Amino acid sequence: MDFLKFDAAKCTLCGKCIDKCPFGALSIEAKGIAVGDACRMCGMCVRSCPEGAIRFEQRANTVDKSKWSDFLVYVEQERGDIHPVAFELIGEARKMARKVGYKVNCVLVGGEGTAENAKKLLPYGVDTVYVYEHPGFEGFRADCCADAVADCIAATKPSSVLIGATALGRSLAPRLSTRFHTGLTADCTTLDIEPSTDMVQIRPAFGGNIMAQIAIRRSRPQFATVRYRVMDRAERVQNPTGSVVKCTVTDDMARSRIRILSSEVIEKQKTIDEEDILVVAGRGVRSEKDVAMCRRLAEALGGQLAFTRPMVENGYGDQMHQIGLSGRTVRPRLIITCGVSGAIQFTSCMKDAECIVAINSDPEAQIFKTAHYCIVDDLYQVVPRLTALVQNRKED
Ligand SMILES: Cc1cc2nc3c(=O)[nH]c(=O)nc-3n(C[C@H](O)[C@H](O)[C@H](O)COP(=O)(O)OP(=O)(O)OC[C@H]3O[C@@H](n4cnc5c(N)ncnc54)[C@H](O)[C@@H]3O)c2cc1C
Repeated sequence: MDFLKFDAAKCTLCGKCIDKCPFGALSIEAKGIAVGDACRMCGMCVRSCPEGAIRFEQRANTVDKSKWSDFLVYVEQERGDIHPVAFELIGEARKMARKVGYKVNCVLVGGEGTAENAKKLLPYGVDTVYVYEHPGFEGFRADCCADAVADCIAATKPSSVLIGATALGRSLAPRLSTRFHTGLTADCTTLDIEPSTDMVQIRPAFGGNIMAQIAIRRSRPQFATVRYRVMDRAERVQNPTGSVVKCTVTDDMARSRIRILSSEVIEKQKTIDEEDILVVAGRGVRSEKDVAMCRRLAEALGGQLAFTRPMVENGYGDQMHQIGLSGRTVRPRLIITCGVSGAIQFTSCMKDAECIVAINSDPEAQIFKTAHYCIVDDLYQVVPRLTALVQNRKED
């Protein structure tokens, strides 16, 4: 770990940092304090040193970029299966890899069955899948999972690491980027790559007022997290040639400070970004009673009701159900917007839906530029009729 700096002139070799280190990563060597691989950058030593002789090096190191190549996708497992965001990350990595002649590799960390899951990735054009399988990796323990992925990164030196912006990915990615002293761009909505192999990472910033383009120019690897259902899923390839490599798991890697006492699966309702069918109530929907009318259509279709921002601000819905730059990005099979004008902050986060039906009484409404089917009419006429039609079809 060359990010921890010891000032030999100040250090009295009192050993307080060694006592405080929860990972047993520090030792006294001939040249002073030495830091071993077990260091997890927790900062306890920095805080415990009475002489102020230890500090983190704040400046990112400039690396020789030519020594870092290819993409590494972290493949999350959920309840024994591969999380679907992994296939989207692979798809995006393959698009970029083609532009700069890189390979796309994956890493999986988990308990029994992980190597079997790894094989499921090969038909999607992955080159090498690195597997860290050990009973100690059962369940998600951020500390030892980070150790295993860090081991893979140190061994393979990828130029970019892509991680799903799931609850688990959001815990893992910053741990890794801190270890490698490099940049992480969270929640990217678009990724691209320059010939220099710097990734162009685009994400909304300042409450959605700007789309920030972020590049990590000097350090490697470049870490990015990407939300589920934002990117296209990878296509299968005709003749897969990739392979699965089982990696050695050391005791240090599989040792966690987190003990899982019990676990239970909480059945959660689908979030709107996981939903296949959405009906959206915009400001053209005027009251609570009218919102219920739109909800009936959503329920008849077997989907969920979502809202534009003003509707959430007016208390008709919660933020979890808001579509847009300051809400969620959705990509359902069908979306029906009711009384939505089509502002860019809304459409940019739903425009990739497979089928967009817009109901608006204003023929000039912006939403019609995004919609596949445009209904220029009063939503109070259309929505109840549509609901009745769907219900009747179901009964037939
Ligand atoms: C930084 C920033 C972030 C933002 N983030 C978001 C975001 O995440 N999500 C979001 O939605 N917005 C967001 N906005 C706001 C956005 O710019 C729009 O103001 C908002 O999307 C408009 O919502 P709306 O379409 O429901 O309302 P309006 O723009 O008021 O549109 C109402 C529409 O209903 C139609 N209508 C009225 N009556 C009827 C009827 N009887 N039948 C049919 N049609 C009817 C009207 O013709 C009109 O087009 C953001 C803005 C900023 C500045």
